[in-house]
Amino acid sequence: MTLSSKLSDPRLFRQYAYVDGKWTHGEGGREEAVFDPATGEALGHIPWLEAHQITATVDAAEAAFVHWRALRVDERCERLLAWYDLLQANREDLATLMTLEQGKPLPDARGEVEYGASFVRWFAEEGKRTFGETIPSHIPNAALGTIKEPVGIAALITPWNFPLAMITRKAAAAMAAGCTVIVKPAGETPFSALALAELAERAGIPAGVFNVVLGDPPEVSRILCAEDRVKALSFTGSTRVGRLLLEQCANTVKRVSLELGGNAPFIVGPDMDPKEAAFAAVAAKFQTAGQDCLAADRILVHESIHDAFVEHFAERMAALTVGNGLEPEIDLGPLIHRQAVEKAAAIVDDAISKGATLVAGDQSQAPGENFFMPVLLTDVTHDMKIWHEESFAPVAGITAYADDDQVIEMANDTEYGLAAYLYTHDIRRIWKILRALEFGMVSVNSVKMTGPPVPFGGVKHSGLGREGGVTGIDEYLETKYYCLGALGSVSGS
Ligand SMILES: NC(=O)c1ccc[n+]([C@@H]2O[C@H](COP(=O)([O-])OP(=O)(O)OC[C@H]3O[C@@H](n4cnc5c(N)ncnc54)[C@H](O)[C@@H]3O)[C@@H](O)[C@H]2O)c1
Ligand SMILES: N[C@@H](CC=O)C(=O)O
Repeated sequence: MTLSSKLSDPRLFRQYAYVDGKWTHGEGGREEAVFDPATGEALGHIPWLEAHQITATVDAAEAAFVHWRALRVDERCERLLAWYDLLQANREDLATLMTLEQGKPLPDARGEVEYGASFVRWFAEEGKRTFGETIPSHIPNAALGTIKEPVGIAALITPWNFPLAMITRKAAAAMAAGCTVIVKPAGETPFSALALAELAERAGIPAGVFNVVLGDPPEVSRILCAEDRVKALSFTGSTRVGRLLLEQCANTVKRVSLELGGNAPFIVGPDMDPKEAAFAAVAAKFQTAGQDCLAADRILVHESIHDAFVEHFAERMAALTVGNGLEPEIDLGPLIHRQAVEKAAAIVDDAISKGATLVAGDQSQAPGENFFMPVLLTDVTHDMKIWHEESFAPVAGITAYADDDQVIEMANDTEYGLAAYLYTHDIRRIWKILRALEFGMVSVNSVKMTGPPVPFGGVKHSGLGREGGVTGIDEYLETKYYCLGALGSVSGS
């Protein structure tokens, strides 16, 4: 059965790049297959564009910028709202596409479509509130103020783990600000991005405003970073690639936003009910099979409740189902590819060889070669890979701690600083630990922390800038200061 036959609207499945409002093949004839990670079957093919085609995309985005920025802001925002409506109306097909190419269970994919769409609505509204300021003048007979203007063309490079929402969180903000965008999705998950392009066109977003380019990742990124006409780069992905792109943007002094890796601590205070905290930790660890920048990677439990916590965690983890995300009642789909499985196995082996205890996790039960059964390790320590590396896999590591000062030190003992979880009801402990944590986001007694109103982002090597919230649009706006002199009548008024 072909992929398009699984969709109620087969035109959402596109195997071309989308440039200047046209479905575009690669002029060099290079193509790459895209695989279903659950079955290993090829879902389709995508073209790799040639270098001059990437440059032609910049030409198109440059031409479209002139008209898009000149539209009245409410006209731009109406089109974004039409895009939002289409995302909602096509939720089921978008979710099916996502599960097929990414592997996440269908209910999670539906959740991501909702989540991704919510950013489009949010920025359609925020676009109308890009206010400048009036500045009381210190210059005689002058009026001073600021105007917000779009930066220009924005290049958006995105990962495979959230193939739709990581695009809309950037693209909607940029487009609401008046920018045109060039999206380079991950090669593993291009079809969600191309479906977004199809729906953008139907929503009346003009040619050249939303473009999707496909190709060799280092080559495409190098061209976009070196292009002086591209004024902003927003990247979500690994810290390794983020560093590379930051360097590549130096020559053209671009605006750079980076949403990079995480290595979230999950801290459990001594006052917590161990069962409640363990169930929350399982939810925070295993979403998207652990392939989430917010995944609880280091679970730090007060020594007084450690053993009970481990017991409840293991019990809850044992109930998780692993399988093809298109089947009902599946909690964990496959990992994205075989290398991810190998990396997960290496992290587990490393931990065990250095003294961690394997409580549960039998890989002989894996239902296919890209699947990894959930693993629980205890006695995890600082010298193990699992402590320092983002595992991006369903591997949970638990460690006991003695007091608040020790757990703060342990939690901050990482180059990453994206998100942290804290479970305790002691308000003094909450305030002390919350303030001491070196992370961009701290969630207290809640697994869910994200959404459109939230300034999402990290500190340290987890990134630069914030997405979403009231400041997310600022990544795509310049502040122009003006001084209107020789007015005669305004001084002192
Ligand atoms: N902070 C956040 O908001 C957030 C959200 C989602 C994912 N992530 C992070 O993303 C990572 C997982 O995603 P991934 O494996 O797709 O990341 P990745 O860095 O390998 O790839 C991200 C994007 O960069 C491209 N790319 C890969 N190698 C490149 C190179 N050498 N030069 C230029 N571009 C290149 C890829 O094709 C993809 O489009 C994890 O580290 C995760 O934490 C962060
Ligand atoms: N879950 C994150 C994406 C990280 O991988 C989000 O909500 O943005």
